[in-house]
Amino acid sequence: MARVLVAGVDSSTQSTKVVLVDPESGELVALGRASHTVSGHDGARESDPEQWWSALSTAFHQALDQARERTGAECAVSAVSVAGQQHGLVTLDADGRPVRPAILWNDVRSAEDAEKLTDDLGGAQAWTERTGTVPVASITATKWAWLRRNEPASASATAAVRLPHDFLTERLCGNGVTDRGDASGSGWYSTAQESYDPTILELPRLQLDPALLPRVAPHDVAAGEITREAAQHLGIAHGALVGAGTGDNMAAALGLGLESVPPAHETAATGGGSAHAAVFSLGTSGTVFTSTAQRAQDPTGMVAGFADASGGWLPLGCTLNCTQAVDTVASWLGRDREAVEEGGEVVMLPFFDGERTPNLPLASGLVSGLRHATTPGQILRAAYEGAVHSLLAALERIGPVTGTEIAADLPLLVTGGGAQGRAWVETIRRLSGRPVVLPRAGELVAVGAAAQAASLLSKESAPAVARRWGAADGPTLDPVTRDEATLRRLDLALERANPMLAPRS
Ligand SMILES: Nc1ncnc2c1ncn2[C@@H]1O[C@H](COP(=O)(O)OP(=O)(O)O)[C@@H](O)[C@H]1O
Ligand SMILES: O=C(CO)[C@@H](O)[C@H](O)COP(=O)(O)O
Repeated sequence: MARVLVAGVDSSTQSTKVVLVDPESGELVALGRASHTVSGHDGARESDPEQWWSALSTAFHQALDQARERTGAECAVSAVSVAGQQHGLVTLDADGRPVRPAILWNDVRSAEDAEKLTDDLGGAQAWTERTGTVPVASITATKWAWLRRNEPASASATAAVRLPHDFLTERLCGNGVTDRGDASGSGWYSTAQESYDPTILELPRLQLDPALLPRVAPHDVAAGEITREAAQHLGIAHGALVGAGTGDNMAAALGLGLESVPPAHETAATGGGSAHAAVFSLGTSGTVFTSTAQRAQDPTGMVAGFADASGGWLPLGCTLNCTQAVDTVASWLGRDREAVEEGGEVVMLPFFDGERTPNLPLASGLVSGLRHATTPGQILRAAYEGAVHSLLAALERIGPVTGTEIAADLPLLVTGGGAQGRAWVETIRRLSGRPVVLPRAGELVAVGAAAQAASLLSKESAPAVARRWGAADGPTLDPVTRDEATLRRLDLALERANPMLAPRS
């Protein structure tokens, strides 16, 4: 008899990962992976969505082969959900083919459009009241404004606008469906009203017909069933359920079992309750987030007031420069990424791709504190410190903008490719002074998507499925004394460098 499995997909910036999971035990039976390419320079970052579709097939076949080999049985995939990199602008023609490459979350060419859009609605506060977010250059709406201004022919040829995860979901089941989590990063979804915002869509800079957007489906029902053609593409039988999917950070929250339920004794009078844990995700982007009962509204734009994929809220800070920035510095220095050294007073603001947190889209990197005695290992360590410093600043802000208590001993769950690196983990421990948990399950985004798929079969909530699977379990590293001197140096460097990093020319 065939073994019943569920599939979770993480279509992220650098690669597609597919996990096949036993829906009962949570055993990770197989993992497939296929890389993507990102092209562009001078602020541009683009990928061909067709590449994601073929990577999905490659990774799926790899996982199925592995599952057959490991279990010695045929495997029947009964449900699949797709999580994807957030915010990317996918423009499709009437046949569902990309009009042009997708403009990714870390493409900063729309920085000027972002500023103008902010003003169009009366400022940052007006945006956060409606959407929970300030339209910084990562937000999809700014990319659509950029496209209309720079490539009007592409904009006119567009018959459907999608995010990366819902582009793939539609290829799987034929239905144009998204979810509130990923929609909340588009800039045109009102988290206050839980629907697309007509006032925003009608802004002269956007003029986007809502008929071009996917339907926002409830998170706990299927988007459809896999079509014959898609089933063939993946190598599975047709008829499997397809979940609504979500953004990659929302899926990681599902995989970690985070849910926005305020403890019974906490009421509106005490605000949004207390966070139980915060997540540090270390990939192309660095993200920090937690689950809260209150929607975040941060007019500084440092914390995005996203919705999550289980009915609550996911306040999130995101940097553009994380693992790749550190790897770049390591390769410049000709060192292994773990070869960091103590000592010295080097400060690095590794804003090589511009930056989103702080919002300096046109900035470049900056190093100070160099001496004759400075060693390459100290410079490398400064790259890690600069990347972690921005995420910690965002974490500090989550409390005030959500009315949620972020306790001094709040544990940090560290995930993403960087979580495998000792230097990353030790830098987070030293600069945060908090306990750090290293969930044993790798690929938490894909696992979260698999939990969403499994929840369609068992009718539990997806976080409840993931908790039953124990996906967040792993060793806890005790807190160490916070390295206040380094934090002060970084604060000061950022404050002094700001006027140099912010201007346009
Ligand atoms: N053993 C390791 N130690 C430190 N970093 C690692 C290790 N393995 C992978 N990485 C980092 O993980 C990153 C990829 O992480 P991932 O979460 O898959 O990224 P994304 O989701 O953006 O595609 C790479 O940029 C690489 O620097
Ligand atoms: O823009 C954000 C979050 O707002 C990024 O976190 C993207 O969702 C890309 O994620 P990775 O590919 O780096 O995992």
